[in-house]
Amino acid sequence: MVSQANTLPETEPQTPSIRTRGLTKIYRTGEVEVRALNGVDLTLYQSELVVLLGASGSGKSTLLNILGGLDRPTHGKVFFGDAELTAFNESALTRFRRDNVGFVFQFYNLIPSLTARENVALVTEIAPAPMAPAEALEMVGLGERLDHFPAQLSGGEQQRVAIARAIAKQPRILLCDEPTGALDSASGVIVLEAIQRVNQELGTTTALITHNAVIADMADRVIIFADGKIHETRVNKDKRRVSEMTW
Ligand SMILES: Nc1ncnc2c1ncn2[C@@H]1O[C@H](COP(=O)(O)OP(=O)(O)OP(=O)(O)O)[C@@H](O)[C@H]1O
Repeated sequence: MVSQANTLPETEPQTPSIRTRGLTKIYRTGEVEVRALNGVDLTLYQSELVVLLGASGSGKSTLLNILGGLDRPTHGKVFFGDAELTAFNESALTRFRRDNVGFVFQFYNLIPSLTARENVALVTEIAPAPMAPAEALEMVGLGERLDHFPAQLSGGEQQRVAIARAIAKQPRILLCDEPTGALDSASGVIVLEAIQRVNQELGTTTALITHNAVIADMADRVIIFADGKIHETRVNKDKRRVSEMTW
């Protein structure tokens, strides 16, 4: 029997991967209180690629950090499948992160004294079902650069090593916080192509924060944040290949 998921258009993925209910994060610094998230209800579906847009300070990074188990909300709940992440103790949350989440940040955080392959291997050595480091690097177009050190790679290539490192453990969720923020547009396109390829070939649920509205065209859904809330959600009927984009 053909599963329901296979009969649905790519733009309407249906099985929830991770979801939040009433997510609120309040930072208190002395007398000052900042409501970084203010009651966010969001579901990311399996295999979809979501782009998060919104003004600086609207809560995007705070949300991503909570989804990835790097931070905890002040109020509200996060569910990963049937498991309530917000009820996990520290060691369960660490295990969730280690086994299920890949992170890519604006800065690559590679270890300078290790080659591309060795940087990726640091993660695959502790993952339950990793792909080979060379395979992950091949997937981001760096099959010929396995033994290069970070200093011998361009910024875009270093970011692709960081993506290979994030996906080599075959995470269920890939969280990218401004992955092209430090790159020129040509390198940015190549990095985003790598993320799009991983999303399509591995079916990794992907959330990507950017300030560049052009990039939103690669998403299945675009979620726009304002003042710690979801201001607007848009389904992209005609999502574009990154290779067709320029900015
Ligand atoms: N550790 C912290 N302590 C205090 N306030 C914080 C902290 N982290 C974030 N904030 C505040 O929470 C709000 C949301 O920040 P967040 O980084 O999530 O926004 P953002 O949309 O990702 O912004 P940007 O696009 O500039 O990265 C901001 O007002 C920020 O100053």
